[in-house]
Amino acid sequence: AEQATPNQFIDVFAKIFGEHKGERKGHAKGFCAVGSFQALPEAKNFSSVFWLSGEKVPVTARFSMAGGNPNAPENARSPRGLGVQLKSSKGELQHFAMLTTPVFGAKDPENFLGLLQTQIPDPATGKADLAKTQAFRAAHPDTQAQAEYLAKNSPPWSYATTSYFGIHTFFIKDNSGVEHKVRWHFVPEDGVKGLTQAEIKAPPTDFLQKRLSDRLAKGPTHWTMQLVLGEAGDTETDPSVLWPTQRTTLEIGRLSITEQGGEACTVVNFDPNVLSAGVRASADRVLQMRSPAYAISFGKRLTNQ
Ligand code: HEM
Repeated sequence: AEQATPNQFIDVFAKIFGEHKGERKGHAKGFCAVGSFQALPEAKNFSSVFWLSGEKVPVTARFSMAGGNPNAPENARSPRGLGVQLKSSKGELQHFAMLTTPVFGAKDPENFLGLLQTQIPDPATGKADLAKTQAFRAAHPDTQAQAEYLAKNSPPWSYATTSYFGIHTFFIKDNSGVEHKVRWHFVPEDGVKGLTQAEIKAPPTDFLQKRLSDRLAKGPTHWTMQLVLGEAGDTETDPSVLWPTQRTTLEIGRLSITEQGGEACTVVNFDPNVLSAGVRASADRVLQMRSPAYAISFGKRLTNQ
């Protein structure tokens, strides 16, 4: 089959969600936040990448709802996103652009595109045909794990009460020059709390920004960054497959969010391939597709298209 192109994603988002000039074509609904990241003292014994040194690094972040709908219902069983940009005093950058699901919706760009194409509304009815999506999932088992996770786990009660997963595999160079195959995720110190069944079924309201601002009025909110160490045979390229749960996991640092709102993230393109020295992307083709797709979306947003 033909390889998917970044423009096909921009087109399919417009067909599913409509044209929204000047908005992100994915994760259209969201807001900025700022804070800091600080590695735990032991982290510098592991690696000398700048954000593991133990220095407090300023963070620009954005919390978001997946999808290109700027008015997405906040009780939807869909992923939430967190984009994080770490910037050292010397200007070195590291991005994390994560979801609240531990796996992605497809193993490769072609299956993700195919899945999205089943969600284009029929011009006659204005509605997507759920049977098409179900048939696609049945024929492409890699598109089932994320859907199952979303069906089993309630959407977050607050952006502060959910984990965020990097999903893709990266490589981090340790102090002896050896690369480690890793996946990272951020676990909330406030604990994981989902919406109740009643909240999921109720008419949608906008509560996510308010709940975070109420929480931050009491002080910063924190996540522990965990690095999962992959072993031989753990997939490096398939973001729809979880690694076995018994993998060695290092607590490596702490993300703090201190303020929400404002415009600090407006100028940021949370391209997940912005990686600091000592960190390398895997050959995951979904990860690789994200840079060109985000660049097109970023350019359109900046030019009000
Ligand atoms: C081929 C697969 C994917 C495509 C085509 C895609 C597409 C997009 C696009 C077009 C945007 C808007 C970018 C911008 O205007 O700044 C976006 C945002 C985002 N995506 Fe993806 N995405 C993909 C996979 C993923 C995956 C695997 C993750 C998480 C692991 C993810 C997490 C996010 C987040 C957190 C944002 C919001 C960034 C922000 O707040 O500015 N995406 N995506």
